[in-house]
Amino acid sequence: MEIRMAGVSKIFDPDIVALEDVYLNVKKGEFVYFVGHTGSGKTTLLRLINRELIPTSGQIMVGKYNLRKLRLGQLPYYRRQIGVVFQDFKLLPHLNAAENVAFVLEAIGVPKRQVEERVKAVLSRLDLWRRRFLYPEQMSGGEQQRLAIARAVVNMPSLLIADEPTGNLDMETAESIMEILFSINATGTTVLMATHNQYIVDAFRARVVELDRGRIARDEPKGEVELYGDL
Ligand SMILES: Nc1ncnc2c1ncn2[C@@H]1O[C@H](COP(=O)(O)OP(=O)(O)OP(=O)(O)O)[C@@H](O)[C@H]1O
Repeated sequence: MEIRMAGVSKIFDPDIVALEDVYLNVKKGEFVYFVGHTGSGKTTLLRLINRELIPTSGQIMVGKYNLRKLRLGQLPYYRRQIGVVFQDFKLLPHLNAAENVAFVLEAIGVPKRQVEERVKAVLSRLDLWRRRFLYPEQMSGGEQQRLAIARAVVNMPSLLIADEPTGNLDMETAESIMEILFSINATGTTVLMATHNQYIVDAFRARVVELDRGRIARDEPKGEVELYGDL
């Protein structure tokens, strides 16, 4: 989905300026990294696009949706087009791997037979089919992250939002996660990813938007930008 942000600011009570006057256009099918110091506004920007937050001022268009005007009743339809992956996975601990993915489809009324087919397809693609009966706590960090991605993409979203998806993973596992994200992007899904990982940004080239105290400090199509923070 195409994203257009114009003059977007987000101020948290009482006066924490998380984003200030952000103008950003992302084309359908782009892969964009969001980088910058801790507290620079990366997560806030992603949460605004996911419509978890409403901007204090400015406009956000995602596809045909004007997020400021989106009615509560439209929110589930909007969210169905978005997959979200978090650093801490947010998997459901009492459900096994297959059930964690199936849950998403059942919640939107996909028929049982189709649920089974789609769960099998996505778990196979992410090399988790043999682990389908495991519960999250029985899985390694990399497996849990792959499961979180499986859950985010099973509904074939047009937009994938990933906040530090390689955060707690070793380098090899992080690379395999990046390969998965780029292969999803290659199918036409727009991917927005917040990261501190300089190595990943250098190794997997894409557009890099750098935030600095809530403002866009740099926007580099080829991704040549110095990062900060932990590796
Ligand atoms: N719900 C909230 N209430 C108050 N302040 C908030 C809230 N969410 C974020 N902030 C503040 O907004 C600023 C930007 O935070 P944000 O989480 O977007 O940064 P970030 O770039 O994602 O940081 P990190 O790299 O550490 O995840 C910070 O000063 C933060 O304290």
